[in-house]
Amino acid sequence: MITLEKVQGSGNSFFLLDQDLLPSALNENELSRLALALCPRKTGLTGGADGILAVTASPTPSIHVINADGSQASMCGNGLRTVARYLHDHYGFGQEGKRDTIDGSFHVSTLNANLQVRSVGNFAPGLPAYSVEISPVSFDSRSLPFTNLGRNRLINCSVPELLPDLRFTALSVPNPHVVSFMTQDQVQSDLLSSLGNRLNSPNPYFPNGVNVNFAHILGRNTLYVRTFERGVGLTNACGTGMSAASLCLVLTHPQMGEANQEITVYNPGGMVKTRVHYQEEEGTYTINLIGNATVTHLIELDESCLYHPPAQGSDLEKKKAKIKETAENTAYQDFVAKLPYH
Ligand SMILES: N[C@@H](CCC[C@H](N)C(=O)O)C(=O)O
Repeated sequence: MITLEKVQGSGNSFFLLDQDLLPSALNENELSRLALALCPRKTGLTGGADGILAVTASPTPSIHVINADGSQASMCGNGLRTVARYLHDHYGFGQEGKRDTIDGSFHVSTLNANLQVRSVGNFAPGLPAYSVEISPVSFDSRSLPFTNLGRNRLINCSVPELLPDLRFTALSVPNPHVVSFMTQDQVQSDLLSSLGNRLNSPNPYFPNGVNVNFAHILGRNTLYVRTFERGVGLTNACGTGMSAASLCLVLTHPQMGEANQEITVYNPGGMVKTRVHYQEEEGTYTINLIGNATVTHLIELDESCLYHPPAQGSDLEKKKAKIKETAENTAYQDFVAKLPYH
């Protein structure tokens, strides 16, 4: 038997699989098949999820992110916080003898980068919180990639090929994002799904798809962000998307957003904090993403179900999986209910 955790960061939910508990780690095809079985909202396990986080602790901590549609992603900000918590709680990372710095941070390797993470106490009563580094950042068209838009960088540009009346910034952090600032009504409109679907189907501009973020500036250092995620669709929140939007705020609306200051980002699933840093010597940006890392379910199942999942993950609920809901989700709902926006 193996325990799979269901976790969420700002309502962005995942199945967290510890590959070190298995006799042999699941390969990419097996992880992809597992995501297709467990993640669908209607037929998945415990109401599905936005993806799978495959974690290994040894020889060094690492994470593989699989989107709900089985595709691989280079990074997941909300997911990385929950992985940091898992490595801290189950393997002692960040604790005495297993920390890189005095503040208890340690590193987790992702597809493209080795990123610093650390526990930052509670976000709200009963809600452990983690801070994770979001980097490297690039505005170069090749890093997303995008093409056929007549430029190598899009920074707060009008791009009629995407939508006529909005301005867009395209950046990788390192997974690909476009960010646009607009009114709250536009953020809540169907435009997000229609553009998200268009740019994540075969299209001449973003051949590998792109995460689409619609943002509204609520006040100084305060944003509301809604995201259509590549490989998933509309999600409650996207950590890299909110980090990308925070950087865009600082760069393109400097009177409303400051570097090195806490930025509050509300989203349909809750709220996170970000901080944008500029490294003058290298001319680079990094972002810190801070928010809840919540365990919602503990799912005990036979490991054979992971190698050979049923077509519908919900079938596991009938007899093969023992599912225990934690009390943490109630604490999270209490926290969200008190937020001024969500
Ligand atoms: N939810 C994530 C991003 C997950 C990956 C994304 N869908 C992609 O394909 O790039 C986050 O919190 O950052």
